[in-house]
Amino acid sequence: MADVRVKICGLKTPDDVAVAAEAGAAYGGFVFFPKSPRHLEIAEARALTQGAPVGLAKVALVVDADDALLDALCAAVPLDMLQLHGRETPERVSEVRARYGLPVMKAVGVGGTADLQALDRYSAVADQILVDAKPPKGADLPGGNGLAFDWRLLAGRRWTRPWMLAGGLTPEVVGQAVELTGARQVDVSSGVEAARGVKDHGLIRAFVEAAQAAPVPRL
Ligand SMILES: O=C(O)c1ccccc1NCC(=O)[C@H](O)[C@H](O)COP(=O)(O)O
Repeated sequence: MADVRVKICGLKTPDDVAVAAEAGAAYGGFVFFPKSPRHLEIAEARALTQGAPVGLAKVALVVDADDALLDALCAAVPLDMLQLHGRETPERVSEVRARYGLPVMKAVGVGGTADLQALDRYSAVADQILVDAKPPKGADLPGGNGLAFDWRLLAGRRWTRPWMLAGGLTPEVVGQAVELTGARQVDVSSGVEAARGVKDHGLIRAFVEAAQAAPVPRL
């Protein structure tokens, strides 16, 4: 059975990138959102991604970005995927895919059954969907809050596109999350940090190991 694929989000230093790749992560996430403690300037991201091993897919995370930001980002940074983590409409997702020629992953916040329809809507237009916890009201960040949602909400749900589970995952719980949801891809940020915005390399290794050891059920 294939390993669960892991995305480590919010990489900020060359060592973060090297450790994520060595540990076996499939994706590295780079955050472009000034309010985030994980925010990178484009020049910083360029340097980090240029030195990244080829096996690590480089994902730029943006929130309601306009074309000017995306133009600058895509021109300067060698990217493999764009992650849209704001209130982008399905039409905007399609527009971004067409304009930049990169796969687009759309993040959808789940807090209850009412949010599940959005997953179906976005899976029709995005290359992947990121099934994340809905941020609490008034939160500064639309993601990366270290909060989980009730994974049982995903029971029996299937989408035509690849999807990734996120929200409050840690080395301790990722195995259970995979077992319950059947996720073949998982994403983590806070759960592998020593402090907000500071990655812990031991936790990155432990997370990838735990995720890859998790038995993915045939659902
Ligand atoms: O991580 C951030 O700072 C961030 C800022 C703005 C929008 C999204 C953000 N993170 C999104 C991610 O992909 C996180 O990895 C995902 O939400 C899981 O985060 P966590 O619950 O902290 O593991």
